[in-house]
Amino acid sequence: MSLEEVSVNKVFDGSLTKYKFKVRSSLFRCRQDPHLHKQSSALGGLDAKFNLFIPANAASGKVPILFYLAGLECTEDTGAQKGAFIGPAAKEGIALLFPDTSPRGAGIEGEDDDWQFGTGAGFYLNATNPKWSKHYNMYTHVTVEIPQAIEAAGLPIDFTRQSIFGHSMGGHGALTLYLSSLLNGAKQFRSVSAFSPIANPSKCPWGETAFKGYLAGGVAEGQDLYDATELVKKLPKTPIHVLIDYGTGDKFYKNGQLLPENFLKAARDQGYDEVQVRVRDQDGYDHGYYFISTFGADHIHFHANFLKA
Ligand SMILES: N[C@@H](CCC(=O)N[C@@H](CSC=O)C(=O)NCC(=O)O)C(=O)O
Repeated sequence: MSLEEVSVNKVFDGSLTKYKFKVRSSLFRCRQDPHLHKQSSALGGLDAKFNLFIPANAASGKVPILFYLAGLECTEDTGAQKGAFIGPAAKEGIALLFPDTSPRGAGIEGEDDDWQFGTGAGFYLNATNPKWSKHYNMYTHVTVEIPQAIEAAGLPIDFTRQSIFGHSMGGHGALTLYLSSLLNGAKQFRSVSAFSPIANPSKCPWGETAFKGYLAGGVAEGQDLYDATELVKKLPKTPIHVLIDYGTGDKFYKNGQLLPENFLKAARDQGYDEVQVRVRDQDGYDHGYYFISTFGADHIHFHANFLKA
């Protein structure tokens, strides 16, 4: 793969660069094994975009990186433009990575019919339903492909210091990528935080739709592999660092799409206290970016504790 610069903007003394992630066809031709073929391109050969903020202090040495995963209908621009994360990250000397939320232009029938599924709704999983599995592998795209591309490009990022946060579907992504990387021993991320996450997707309409569509094993497979509330129950008492904020005025919370209380109960039952798992109900806030930007700096500072330790 290779990176092409699409745009560069100076911001808070650092730079926000939009990259196009391009998959080279030679990678496909030299791989005969279908499994390896899939691994060499999680999005089935489609190009993808992401934004990367690099703070000014990267001029004097590699900096830690915080991934931000956005929600349904969003793109790589949403968090960068509306989250108010960049100023606090610049002050802390932390890079920010903003991936897209799904593959674009896979050409799968029905892909663009519903804002809650398909384009803009990749759910940060690896699809196993053959209809979607060639292209819809955002889990591997975010955890492996983008970091490899950034490293290969020689950008000043220290990948021994990574953390992750996200919103709604992206909050689900952040929690599940963090927890599954603890469970599989990779320990890719030092800390996780989420705004209004879909915290128990196998028990809510958004998650059920995604799991039934993308996964050959349906909701049961999703519950096993991609449900934060189920994953936290499997942790072998390993130390964790989790912060969650949600708004009590959030219509999706009220409609039962988020279920943060289920995650909190599972974490407490597993023995995690308020220091390791903090879930805050923020009075009167809704689901949108006015809420997120109000608490954005808090989340950056939370991650800085671990990224700069
Ligand atoms: N069109 C939808 C609303 C879509 C929406 O609210 N998307 C959220 C994420 S929801 C969970 O993942 C979002 O972040 N939107 C971007 C924004 O700028 O607010 C509807 O009809 O309700």
